[in-house]
Amino acid sequence: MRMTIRVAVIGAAGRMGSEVCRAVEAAGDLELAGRYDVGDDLGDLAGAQVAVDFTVPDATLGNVLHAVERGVHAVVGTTGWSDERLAAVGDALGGSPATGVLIAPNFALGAVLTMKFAAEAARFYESAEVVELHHPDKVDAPSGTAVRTAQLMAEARRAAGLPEAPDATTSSLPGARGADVEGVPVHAVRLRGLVAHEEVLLGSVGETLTIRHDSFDRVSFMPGVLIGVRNVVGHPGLTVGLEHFLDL
Ligand SMILES: NC(=O)C1=CN([C@@H]2O[C@H](COP(=O)(O)OP(=O)(O)OC[C@H]3O[C@@H](n4cnc5c(N)ncnc54)[C@H](O)[C@@H]3O)[C@@H](O)[C@H]2O)C=CC1
Ligand SMILES: O=C(O)C1=N[C@H](C(=O)O)C[C@H](O)C1
Repeated sequence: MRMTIRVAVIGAAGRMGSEVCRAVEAAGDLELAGRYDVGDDLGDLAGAQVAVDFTVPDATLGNVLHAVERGVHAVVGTTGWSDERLAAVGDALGGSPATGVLIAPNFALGAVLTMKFAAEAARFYESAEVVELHHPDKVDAPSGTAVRTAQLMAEARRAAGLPEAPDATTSSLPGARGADVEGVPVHAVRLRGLVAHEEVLLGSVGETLTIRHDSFDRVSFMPGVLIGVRNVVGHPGLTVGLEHFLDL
């Protein structure tokens, strides 16, 4: 029989945090130990074994370090992670080697698969671009998922020795060709009515391939978050990306 895992949620009043609280409460093998939001003292995180963080890029590193210093595992969905910030988590884990931290730009299983398929396909096409589409209350652009997708595609293109994608543009309005993520243009749409969507566009002479994922509801992220919570306790150290807990 599986032991009950005690979970604290940071950012609990937010769109994702409140959904995570409901998912944890509904899971028979998990117990919601504490809910924290802006201004709350995290203290001992209510004695939780795992802290789940869905807050804001400026707060998430501090929250993760707070957890790691107390030996509390962390599952993090907040975006905005740089190599320097990831290194700071790695350093902290050096002082707490039994603790695990999972940081994932997207917990929707279809989004994880989209990243994998995009990386797989990227080397076969001359042109590659990413379009992400989100609700207008999102504070960061482009999305963490789109940045990660573009990085994986760029890595695959480099490894295959592909040249820069063709683009004859010599005159444009600022932003018209999107953000340049390692040579892959990433375009961000903000539209009321949307939740979280991504399109990967690949093209060669005479054909295109489109890979699209849609999260129509934030419940779509919950199976992945719960997989993270259940697995992070057995995976000490830093794991970036849910794919590592999915045998992908
Ligand atoms: N990895 C994934 O699958 C997903 C990641 N996200 C990311 O999660 C983050 C949160 O997204 P939403 O829930 O939509 O935002 P939100 O704005 O609805 O919620 C954020 C919550 O964090 C709280 N907060 C801010 N600073 C805090 C602090 N220092 N301590 C504790 N709480 C604090 C806010 O008061 C708010 O309640 C964003 O970075 C978003 O991109 C969102 C959806 C899925
Ligand atoms: O803010 C959101 O909503 C989302 N954020 C994540 C991201 O930036 O990639 C994941 C998903 O796209 C939803």
